Amino acid sequence: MVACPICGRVVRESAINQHIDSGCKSFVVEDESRLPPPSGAFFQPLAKRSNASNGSSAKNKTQIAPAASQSTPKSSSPNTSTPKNTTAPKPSSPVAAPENNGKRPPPDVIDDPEPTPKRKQTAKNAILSSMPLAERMRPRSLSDVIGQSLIGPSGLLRGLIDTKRVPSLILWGSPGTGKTTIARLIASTAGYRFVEINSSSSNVAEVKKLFSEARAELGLTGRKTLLFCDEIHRFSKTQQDVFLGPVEAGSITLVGATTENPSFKLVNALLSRCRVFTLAPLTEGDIVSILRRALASECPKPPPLIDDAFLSYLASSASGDARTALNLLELSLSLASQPSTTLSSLKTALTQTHIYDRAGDAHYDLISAFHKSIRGSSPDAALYYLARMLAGGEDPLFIARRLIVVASEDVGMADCSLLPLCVAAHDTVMKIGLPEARIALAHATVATALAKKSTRVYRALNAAMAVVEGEGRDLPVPVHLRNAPTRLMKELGYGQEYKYNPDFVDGRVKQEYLPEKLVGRVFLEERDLGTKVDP
Ligand SMILES: Nc1ncnc2c1ncn2[C@@H]1O[C@H](COP(=O)(O)OP(=O)(O)OP(=O)(O)O)[C@@H](O)[C@H]1O
Repeated sequence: MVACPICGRVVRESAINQHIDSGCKSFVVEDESRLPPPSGAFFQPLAKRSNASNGSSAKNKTQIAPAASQSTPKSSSPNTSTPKNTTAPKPSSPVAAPENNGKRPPPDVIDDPEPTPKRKQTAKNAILSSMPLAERMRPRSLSDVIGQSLIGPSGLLRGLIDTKRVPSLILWGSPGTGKTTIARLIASTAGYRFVEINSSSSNVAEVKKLFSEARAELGLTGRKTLLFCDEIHRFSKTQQDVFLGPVEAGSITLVGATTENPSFKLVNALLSRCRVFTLAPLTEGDIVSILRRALASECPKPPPLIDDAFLSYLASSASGDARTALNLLELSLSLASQPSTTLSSLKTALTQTHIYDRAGDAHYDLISAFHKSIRGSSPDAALYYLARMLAGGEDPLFIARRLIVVASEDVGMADCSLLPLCVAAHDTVMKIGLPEARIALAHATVATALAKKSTRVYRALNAAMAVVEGEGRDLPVPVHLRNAPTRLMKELGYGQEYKYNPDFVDGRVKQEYLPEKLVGRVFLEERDLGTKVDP
């Protein structure tokens, strides 16, 4: 099924051309929910991109959005209620479709004689109500964007948009601060064709196809294409290189969005061709304004629990991410409408469902803070981050694996019993699972945090690895240490001079073990020397 790019109604893909030829009168499908679910494909065929402009697609699709009002939903985060299925308006008098030889049409192929404005509006409303609140509230104009001065009346980027001289650029900012929204608004305000891709696939051939479509569009209609690359930092270096030519030639205007520092994640050649704009983190005040606006538009008479104090609570739980805040508000509205809901049960429910993005930065930030707290011997901080991860639905095995790493990397020789303890915690998670296994995780966390630390082993290994990657690569193993499984090898002297330690008093005997070129080299420091950095 696809949505017609002209009337917005749902049509079988095989019948879309006939539907358009019939002036949008035929082959309309009854049930909007039969549209294909959003896919993670890097690029969608042109026909599917048309769907996107009718609001039936999701974040990962390539899409053409001629105007902000027709923009498409981003995928909702896990804590969002799933979009409801909607039903397209039923035609008043179904008649047989011509291609059906006059027989009664199958239930999904219905001739719709009149796509009246009222019916179009109903279909549009149905599509809108199926979107997550965050999508419905996506700003329709630059002035609706909150907290981003660079597109404010005297903002640097605003001037470029108003004069339609938008350079290729990178928008750097935290999740849910408005990068995608701004990219779409740039396109609609400056009159660009909007095409969105993301980095979940590496299909360079398809990117190149988009470039030639953009060139053709520019040649035929004079309209520029704004190519929006979400999460551009996830593109490989080779993929990033593909953009250089078209950006330089001006055949596309690239707008890349990234949550990571572009200096580290983008190739210099691309950086030197794009301007980097940093989005401000949204303050709690900004988020409260966004929530207030959403509440006024969605629910002018909210349940009493959803008051100003509650909006501030949501804003403080959203970590500067407007999408998360709106998702939480949407969930709260539906929970608060049940008479049995109290403020405390509402907050508990939100905590349980407020799952952070396990593939995203929160996942890595929290585990990193957890590891560093243990390394810094702060059991309280380590327990706090452990609790955050558990409450957020983190995979407990992921936490257990990190504890095993900590036991060797940071505690090391200072307490060799902690490696088996952490392995046991991992085992416990495997055998018992949550919630009980969380205690084993806490046990290992506190034990590693309180333990003495030694990075002797870790440093020694790093030193050895450094040698192996340089001068020590492929050095011949001393002949006396070589294995001699065959007669020929024995004849060659392999292993002959080897002194078997148990044959000597206390196993002590003078013998070289390192390859000749490395004789005397020390990797394992005498003791833990600490770093040379001043605290
Ligand atoms: N500055 C803002 N002003 C108003 N609403 C905003 C703002 N930023 C985000 N939103 C709301 O949050 C939703 C998600 O925003 P958007 O997709 O633009 O964020 P993003 O920065 O691209 O996020 P991500 O990095 O996760 O892709 C929007 O649909 C909108 O409802």
